[in-house]
Amino acid sequence: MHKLPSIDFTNKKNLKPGSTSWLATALEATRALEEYGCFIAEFDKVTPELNDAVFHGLEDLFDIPIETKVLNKSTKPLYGYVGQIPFIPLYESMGFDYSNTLDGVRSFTEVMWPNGNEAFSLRTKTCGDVSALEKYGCFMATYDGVSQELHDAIFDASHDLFDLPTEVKVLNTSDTPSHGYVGQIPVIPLYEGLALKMQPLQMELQDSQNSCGPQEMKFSGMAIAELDQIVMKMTAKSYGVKEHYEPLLGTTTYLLKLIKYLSTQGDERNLGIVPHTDKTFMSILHQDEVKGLEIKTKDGEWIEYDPSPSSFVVMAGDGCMAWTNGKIEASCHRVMMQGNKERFSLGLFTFIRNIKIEMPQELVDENHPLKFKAFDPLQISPLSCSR
Ligand SMILES: O=C(O)CCC(=O)C(=O)O
Ligand SMILES: [Fe+2]
Repeated sequence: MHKLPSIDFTNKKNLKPGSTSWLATALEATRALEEYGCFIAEFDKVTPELNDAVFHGLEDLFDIPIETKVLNKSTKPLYGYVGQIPFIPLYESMGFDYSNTLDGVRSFTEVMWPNGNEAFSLRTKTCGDVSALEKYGCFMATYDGVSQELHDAIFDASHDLFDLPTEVKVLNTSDTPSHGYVGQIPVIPLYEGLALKMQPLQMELQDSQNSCGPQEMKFSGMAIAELDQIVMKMTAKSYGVKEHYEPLLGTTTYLLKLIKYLSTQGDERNLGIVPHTDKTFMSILHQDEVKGLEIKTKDGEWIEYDPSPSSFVVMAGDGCMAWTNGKIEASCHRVMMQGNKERFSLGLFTFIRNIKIEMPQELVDENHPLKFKAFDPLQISPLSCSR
């Protein structure tokens, strides 16, 4: 009988790069990925309040009329609205490419909530009136929409971001003035900036009363992206290929997918999503309390995942399998629905863009001959399981 390994990413000691606990956690995570293609991460950067706001927001989002949801089109597979598919009739998802730049501080667009974050605009109106603007051209707004935990998470992420080597930071280029990395300027030698572009969305949410606004979605996306980077740095270190991972990090983009499964009638188990591996580099799944996610072990057993608000399933995708020369196999998983409750989940999917992924030579030797050619990560086929 298998059980998915659970690894603690809440203990600050385990998160201090290079420390004994960090190295032990790195080894534990890598072994779990090798054995199961995935593991459960206990992670507390998405606070319970934020978690509740996000899942309430998801309910509102999927309640929008289908005519509006389909407006969120995309020419890229997996992006935009996906639903009404005959062989998985319970499944609906909306994917948002909310980042195209460096590291995990990514923006989920305000366009999704075209009326803006009401709480913010109301409070700023009461705190600062027109006369303050007339008098000073600015005012100080008191605003409690960003909790202390989120505030800390943002600035911790910001430290990590600016701690990256300059060679990596400058990869974040942009044709738009003031976007991308700005630094090393002789007249302002103390200054460094990294500007992240908001991706426009075609989605229009007309009459919805969202309890979750763009900030909540953005912050939970950022926190999950941070978890991805912690795990990837650990895996790269465990394999002694840290230098190979740094350039990949610079071209990692994140797709945030919001997913809903309809409930089934009666006790029958119905397929929510067919068994597959993800064509991502890594995937991190997070969900509400309704069970359904199942992971296939190497010997063919399906393990049920038992969710909790602080648990995240970290999964290797096809990209990670190729990059590790098959040492880590992509996780084969499916969703089975049972009972009368709908299920909501969030997936943060990472892709490496614009470069061909070369297999680190450190992972190839006589006993482990090269299994994959250098590949374009976007050309791996979706929705299939090799085992
Ligand atoms: O909803 C889930 O937990 C799984 C979703 C999934 O596997 C996918 O979107 O690729
Ligand atoms: Fe998947």
